[in-house]
Amino acid sequence: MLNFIIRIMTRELPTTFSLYLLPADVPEILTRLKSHGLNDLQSRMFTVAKEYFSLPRDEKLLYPITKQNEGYISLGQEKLDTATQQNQAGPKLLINQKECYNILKRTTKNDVPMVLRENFPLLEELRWRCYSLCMQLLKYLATGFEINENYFTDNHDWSADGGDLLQLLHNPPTDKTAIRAGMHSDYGSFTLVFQRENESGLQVFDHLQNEWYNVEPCEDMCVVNTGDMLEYWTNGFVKSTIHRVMPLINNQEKDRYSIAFFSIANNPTLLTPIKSKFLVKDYQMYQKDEHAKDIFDYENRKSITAGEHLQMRLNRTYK
Ligand SMILES: O=C(O)CCC(=O)C(=O)O
Ligand SMILES: [Fe+2]
Repeated sequence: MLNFIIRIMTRELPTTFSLYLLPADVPEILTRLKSHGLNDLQSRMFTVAKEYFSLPRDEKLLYPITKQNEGYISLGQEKLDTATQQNQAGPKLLINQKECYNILKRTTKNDVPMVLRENFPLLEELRWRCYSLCMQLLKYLATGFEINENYFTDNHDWSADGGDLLQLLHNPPTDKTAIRAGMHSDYGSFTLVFQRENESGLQVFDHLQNEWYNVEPCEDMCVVNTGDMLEYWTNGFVKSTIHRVMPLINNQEKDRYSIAFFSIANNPTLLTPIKSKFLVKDYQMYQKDEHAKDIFDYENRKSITAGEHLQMRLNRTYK
């Protein structure tokens, strides 16, 4: 499915960046963005993130995650893969061995701990540049589907209420039975993920082959995940990328850092399927996706709003 998006998106891409598929033999499942222009910003942000995560736990807990999804998430606090966690988690299985700091678009200098406050201009710039990149991608996507090119971006208005999120992540050293981030899909439209060299562990799931693929960090590139909102908007034609983070043999004893930006539609946006000639009228064709079934009321075809979807996913994550 993704290769369709890439095809239609690359048609319109300017020469300043290009989209790559990897691994080359499974072009359906993964998109990377090259020459995104954020190398310097993201590498400076990693330095700040390392400094932040090395603070004593008590200090980090002074800014705990809020209902609005802002602040510090401690190890194991998130429940990403609820099914596995309930069914397979033995007492020794450590899940979601990651800690995060969430920065919303509304987050101001006064809302964050000192280390982040001192570096707030950097944080603001990265947040804005990531958002702008996602908006560009959404325009290409709309163009590709031959709908109004502003259709998606109008529903991602930076000044309106919505959950856009910059997330700093840290996986501490662990043993090989632990899971660094359980299998999940992201909640929004596009997600950008920045990884550091030699800090692999991210894996994406290929529905067709029923297999996981390692997403090795690539210099000068970030990973682009499609999220649930694109799945709704395209009636399941675009699949929300299923992914996880595992400790790999060569790095389980090492720290791993990553940065993610989640673009998320404005709260009141109705996630009704777009009217594109590329999407069949017959809903049946795309309804069979297990993941979408879980998050969509197919019975009544009642459209959900972006805010409702986000709240539902967050409620499950922090239950
Ligand atoms: O750490 C990563 O590479 C990805 C993390 C992730 O999937 C998430 O936070 O949603
Ligand atoms: Fe994710």
